Amino acid sequence: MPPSDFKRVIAESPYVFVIGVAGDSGSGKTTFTRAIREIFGDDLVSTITIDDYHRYDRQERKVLGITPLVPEANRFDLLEEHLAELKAGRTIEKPVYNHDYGRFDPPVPFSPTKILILEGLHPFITGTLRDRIDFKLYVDPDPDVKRAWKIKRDVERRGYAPEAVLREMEERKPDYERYVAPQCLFADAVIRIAFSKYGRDVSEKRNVYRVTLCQSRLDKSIGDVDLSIDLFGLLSLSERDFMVEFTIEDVGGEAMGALTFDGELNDAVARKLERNIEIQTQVEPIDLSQDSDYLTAGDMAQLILAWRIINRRIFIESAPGAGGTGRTVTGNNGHGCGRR
Ligand SMILES: Nc1ncnc2c1ncn2[C@@H]1O[C@H](COP(=O)(O)OP(=O)(O)O)[C@@H](O)[C@H]1O
Ligand SMILES: O=C(COP(=O)(O)O)[C@H](O)[C@H](O)COP(=O)(O)O
Repeated sequence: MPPSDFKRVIAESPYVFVIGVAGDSGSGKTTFTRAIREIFGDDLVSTITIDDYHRYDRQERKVLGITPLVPEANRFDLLEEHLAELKAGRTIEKPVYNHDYGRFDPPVPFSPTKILILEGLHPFITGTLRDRIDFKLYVDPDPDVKRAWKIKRDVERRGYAPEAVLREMEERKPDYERYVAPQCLFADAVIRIAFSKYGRDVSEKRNVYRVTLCQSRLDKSIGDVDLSIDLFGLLSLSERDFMVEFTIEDVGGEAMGALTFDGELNDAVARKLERNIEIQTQVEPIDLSQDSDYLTAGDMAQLILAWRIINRRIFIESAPGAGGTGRTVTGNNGHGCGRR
């Protein structure tokens, strides 16, 4: 397929490509998902949050003394059914969980787009869900980053008191470790996020984090990113600190290739990089640094992930029935996977 036809091919193909994004509450799933939507465009991408498939509302969970992380507190059977319908291109009546009130709103009709993102606490919990997801991503911020993000979001947007958020995080920890974290073993890619090595205030004031993209080395369906750039030339043009590092990371007992970015690239450098990826992917306009003069390490990781996703999508088009490869899990949840 000529790359220039890429967007048209996706739009005209009947294939509904499902991206699963897993991680704890407040780990950045929704934020990442929004960035992917911006890259591909709203006409191609829609999102389902698995929170909508809770079985119990907030009050019922309180009475039962369970957290939403326990599998029984969710309707995965309905989610599996709905995912099959959506992959077949059919409209579903999707339940709606309203975080403002902790209750369910009436279901709404939901029709699939050609790229469907399924994000939440448990997208990889059952074999059926895993089989229906074409690209699996696990978002795994350091505990201190997650704590800061979750407090900010739950206080500002969901009306909780900071102490209540912290208490709840402690209460949910055993269920997170038991039911959510092990799913990172199934991920095609894991994003790890830490405060910047240039200082926590750089993270908090300028949104600059140290972001590591771990990718299965065995995944033959994904080509290498040919950035075709003179990295040294780019970095020497940069006005702020920026670093790139390549290491091998242990993710749940498997060696994964890990690409780490930290810092910021200024506008001119970012434009060159974005243009280069646009030319290769024909996904336009790629403009992640639109609100600022700098492209952060996180933006850079998102661009590369988008490129990986495009590669997987192209692979499916050229080899039908080859979707949903994922990693073959052989071990238990060893160290380095879904950190506490
Ligand atoms: N990449 C990021 N950079 C900076 N802040 C982030 C990022 N991702 C998440 N956050 C912060 O964390 C909060 C929670 O993120 P969110 O995406 O809502 O998490 P989730 O969907 O996993 O519960 C956001 O409101 C935002 O303040
Ligand atoms: O764990 C989560 C998922 O949240 P996220 O969207 O952060 O991944 C929430 O606690 C439940 O959905 C219940 O919501 P509430 O606590 O509002 O009743």
